[in-house]
Amino acid sequence: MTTQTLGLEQNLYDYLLSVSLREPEILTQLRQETAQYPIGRMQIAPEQGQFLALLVQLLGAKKTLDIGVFTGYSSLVVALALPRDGKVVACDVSEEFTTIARRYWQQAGVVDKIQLHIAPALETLDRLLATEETETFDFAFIDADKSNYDGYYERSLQLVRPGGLIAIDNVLWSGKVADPQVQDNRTKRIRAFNEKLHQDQRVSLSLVAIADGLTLALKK
Ligand SMILES: C[S@@+](CC[C@H](N)C(=O)[O-])C[C@H]1O[C@@H](n2cnc3c(N)ncnc32)[C@H](O)[C@@H]1O
Repeated sequence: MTTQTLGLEQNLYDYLLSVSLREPEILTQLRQETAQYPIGRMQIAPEQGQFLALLVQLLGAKKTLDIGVFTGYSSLVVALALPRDGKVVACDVSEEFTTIARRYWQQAGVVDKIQLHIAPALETLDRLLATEETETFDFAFIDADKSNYDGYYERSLQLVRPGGLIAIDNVLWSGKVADPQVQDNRTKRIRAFNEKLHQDQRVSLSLVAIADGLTLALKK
């Protein structure tokens, strides 16, 4: 079973998938392998991956950022949607997870499109900014540790071009953001982040209720 879109009844979710999901076999295999790990739920949902691919096509993107790789689904789905000369700069701290990712990228024939950086993502993004890659990216997907979301967002905003898109995952945080009883630090950080983006006039905004909540911020 896949991570279900928040608040959607199982039968409606199954229907949605049955009439819209066009998941390539390689992504299905990656999803099945990842589901065997206890933390497999960190993976994005397949319809969300397909949505990211559509956004990338819509933007005519060539150069993208993937912040939080895990076993490689988001990097792979985006790489498959990019043109031959497209590039994904992928950031993660885990050799273990990204070894699985690399195996699938290789099998899918897109490993040359994906440049993996094993380091804290803030450091990688700062290096990109220092090497004059400011406003050269078309798309960024933020899905790493929630404590650094604001830092990832601010750096991504500098790295994407005007008209470029930043997609931020897990902004509904399993519904905890809307429950006043929940006051742990991570939930409070996500609430503060959502409130900040609501007011941020540097971007056009939409919070899409897909999977665990996906905010789209289009740089003006
Ligand atoms: C939710 S998972 C990403 C899921 C992935 N987008 C996918 O499609 O399957 C979060 C990832 O962020 C990574 N991560 C955690 N802290 C990080 C940091 N400071 N810098 C870079 N990556 C980090 C974790 O190792 C983990 O693989």
